[in-house]
Amino acid sequence: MLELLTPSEMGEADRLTIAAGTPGAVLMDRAGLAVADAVATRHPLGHRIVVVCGPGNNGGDGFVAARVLAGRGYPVRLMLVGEADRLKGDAADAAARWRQRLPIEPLDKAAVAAADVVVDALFGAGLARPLDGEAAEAVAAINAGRGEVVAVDLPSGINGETGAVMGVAVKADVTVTFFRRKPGHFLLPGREYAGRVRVADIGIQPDVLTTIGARCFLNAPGLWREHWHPPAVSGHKYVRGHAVVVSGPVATTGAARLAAGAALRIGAGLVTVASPPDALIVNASHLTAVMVRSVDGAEGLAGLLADHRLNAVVIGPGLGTGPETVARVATVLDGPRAVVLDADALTSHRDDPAGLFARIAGRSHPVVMTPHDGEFARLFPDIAAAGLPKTDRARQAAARSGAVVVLKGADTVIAAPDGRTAINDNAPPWLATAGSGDVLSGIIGGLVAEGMPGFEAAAMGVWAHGAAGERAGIGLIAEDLAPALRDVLRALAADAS
Ligand SMILES: NC(=O)C1=CN([C@@H]2O[C@H](COP(=O)(O)OP(=O)(O)OC[C@H]3O[C@@H](n4cnc5c(N)ncnc54)[C@H](O)[C@@H]3O)[C@@H](O)[C@H]2O)[C@@H](O)CC1
Ligand SMILES: [K+]
Repeated sequence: MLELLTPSEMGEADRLTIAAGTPGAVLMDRAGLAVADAVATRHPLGHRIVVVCGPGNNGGDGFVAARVLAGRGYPVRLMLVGEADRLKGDAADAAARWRQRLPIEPLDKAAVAAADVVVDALFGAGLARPLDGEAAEAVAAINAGRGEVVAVDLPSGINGETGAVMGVAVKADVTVTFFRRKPGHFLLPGREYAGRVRVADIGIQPDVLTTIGARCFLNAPGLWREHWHPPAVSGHKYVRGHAVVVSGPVATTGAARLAAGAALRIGAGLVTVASPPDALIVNASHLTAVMVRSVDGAEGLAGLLADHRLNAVVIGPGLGTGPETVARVATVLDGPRAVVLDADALTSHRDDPAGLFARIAGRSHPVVMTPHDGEFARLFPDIAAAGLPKTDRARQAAARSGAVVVLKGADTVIAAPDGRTAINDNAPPWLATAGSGDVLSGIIGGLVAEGMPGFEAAAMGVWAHGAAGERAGIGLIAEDLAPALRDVLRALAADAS
């Protein structure tokens, strides 16, 4: 159930299902029934319900929900934004059935304000342009009310593909969507408008997903857990890989140590910090289980990495920008190892992103890059400026660079060069703290050292980072994350066994 379908993919699911013999009216009846059930489980008989319908099939779902709820004895009023005689198809039929018993009313703001529940059935997948006029007024009335808001499919005004607010949008407490959730439920700001998202089965068969080629997912353990193996009794630290984190100069060594500690904690067998000679004493005096080696420049790094048991490298945090960093990245990418590129390793290629991508092309070991928006814009200025949904930005960058791209933020998107994309939703706000990104790159570095494929390692890393942040709680500093990973791993291991 982790697939996320864009409105056009959902339309395709709808068409395939209808072509296979289920009439659209049946799908609409099931959708409306699911909405009615969601209302009824939350509200006792007697609660006043207002259903606000729009001109399309989202409104059609609203007509069905209103009829079911009225049939169960709730006091229901239905208001239509638009003209009843312009309703079409299944929505027109649903409206006709409602009208046999109860009236279709125009928007009554006072009634919306006083309702115990407002069902928002204005717009869903068919939202085509920013809301204005009466539709925008209806949204404002719904948001001003004191009752609970249950949105049908999407909060009206939220773009189901991008999560963008199209003019104005309904703030829902609960959103009932159908068959599969949508990217707009998780991409910001959509996530903040959707409330709790419930998925209703309306009889669409999962095999349509293959035909559609669904490739966007919610980031959750089901997406990568089978690729993650907790330490086995017969295991040995050497089979869990050896990660190297490249340290910056004396004053900025902390970032590498944060990454190294996280790599070890997530389960890499061994972790070494490759330290400039003059920073050795600083690094050594702060590290215990993580090893330290004195490594001078790109050449020294090449010497260290000649030992191919060192199978993963994290490079970038605290490293400094410039030609020396470019040279070290080239060294790291030239050999049989997984690589995580972060921070200064990315920024140092702002003048020649194509040179970086050429080094990544054709590698058989994974490369993961973890840019925030600023770093992303330096490497992919045209993609950043094109006004694309976040999922498409990450996906295009992955295809161009050949790397798994982790486009960070409160709604981090992970994309693989083959087009698979995951949206993460478990990061608490306090995770945005100094050094948090260094920890993330270390976690991913540890997971690729353990042998996980790049996309799964990146997705699990982002999820585990968020889960650790949630467990550590408000007041978190980056140092708290690695300890909090223990609980996260324990829960995952228990779940996997
Ligand atoms: N795809 C599926 O499998 C199913 C879809 N169903 C429902 O159908 C919905 C999609 O229905 P539609 O495609 O009819 O789309 P909507 O009902 O979301 O909206 C389309 C209508 O709104 C108008 N419109 C779009 N943007 C507007 C704006 N900014 N201002 C004013 N009017 C605007 C359009 O001209 C059209 O009349 C889904 O969200 C869902 O609720 C369900 O009935 C069950 C099955
Ligand atoms: K809606």
